[in-house]
Amino acid sequence: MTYKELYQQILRKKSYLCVGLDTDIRKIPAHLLRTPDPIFEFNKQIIDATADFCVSYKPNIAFYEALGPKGWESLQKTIEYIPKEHLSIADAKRGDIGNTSGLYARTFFDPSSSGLDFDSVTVAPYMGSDSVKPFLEFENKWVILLALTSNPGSADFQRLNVGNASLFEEVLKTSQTWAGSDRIMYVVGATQASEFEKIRQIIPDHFLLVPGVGAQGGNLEEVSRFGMNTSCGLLVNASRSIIYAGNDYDFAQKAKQEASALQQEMEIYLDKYCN
Ligand SMILES: O=c1ccn([C@@H]2O[C@H](COP(=O)(O)O)[C@@H](O)[C@H]2O)c(=O)[nH]1
Repeated sequence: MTYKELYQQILRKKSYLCVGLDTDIRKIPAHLLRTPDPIFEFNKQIIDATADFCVSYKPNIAFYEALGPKGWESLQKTIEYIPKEHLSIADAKRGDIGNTSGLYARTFFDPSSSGLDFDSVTVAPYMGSDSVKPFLEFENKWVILLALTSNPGSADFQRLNVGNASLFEEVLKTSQTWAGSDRIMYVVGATQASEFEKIRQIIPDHFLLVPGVGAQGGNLEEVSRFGMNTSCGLLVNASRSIIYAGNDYDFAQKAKQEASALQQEMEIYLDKYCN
C-alpha cells in the first residue's frame, strides 16, 4: 500500500483508526472456545464488525506466537482475511544483525517463505542501520520504527540525552538518511502527546503509528491536534478497548460500537486539524 492509497482511504472512511488484534485465548468469549479455531473465529467477527470504521489492523505477534504452531495458523488465516484496502501491521518489534533481520523480514513480507504477507512490521532501531536495512529492501512494504513508545519505561533509554538531543530524536533524524526512508513510519505513544510538536518538526511528513488510547489512557484529541499533518499522518491504534468491549455473544457488536465512536471522533479532528 502506498502513502497516497493510505491517505485516500483515510479520507474516504473519515478515520485513521487501527484496530489492534491482541487476541488472547484467555479473554475471548467462552462460546468461541468450542469452534475449531477460536482465535481466528474471534478475529473474523471483529474484522467483519469494524472494517468500515478503520483503515488498518495490527495483530500483535506475541499473542499468536505464545500458542505455538496453532497460533501461527490463526495468524495466517487472519492476515488472509483482512481486506486488502486495510494496512496490515505485524507488531513484532524485530531487529537483529543483518542476516538475521533478513529472515525476520522474510517471515512477515514473503508469503512464499512463511505464508504471511503483511504490509508493514514494527522494528526496534536499537541495533542500528544494518539491522533495519533488510526490512527496507522489500520495496512495497513499510517499516514502522519504534521512536518514543507509550510505556513508562520509554523514559529509561529513549529520553536520554545523547549530545544535543534525546535518543528518540536521534532515531528520527538518523533514520531519515537511510535508503528507503520514505517507507518508514514511526511508533509514538499516545501517552506522549507533549512531544508531538517537536516530533513533527523533525519528521513533518511521515506517518506515525500511535498506540496508547483506550486502555493506556492517551488522549485522542491531543494526539490529533499536535500530531496531524496535511495528509493526516496518523494511525491511532486501540486494541483492548475495542476487541474486549464485550465478552459474550454480542462481543462483535460491542466492538463495532467502540470502533464507530472512535471513528466519529476522528471525523471531527480530521475536519479541524488536517489542513
Ligand atoms: O509504544 C508502544 C508500542 C506498541 N504498543 C502495542 O500497541 C497495543 C496497544 O494495546 P491497547 O490494548 O490499546 O493498550 C499493544 O499491542 C501493545 O503491545 C504499545 O502499546 N505501545
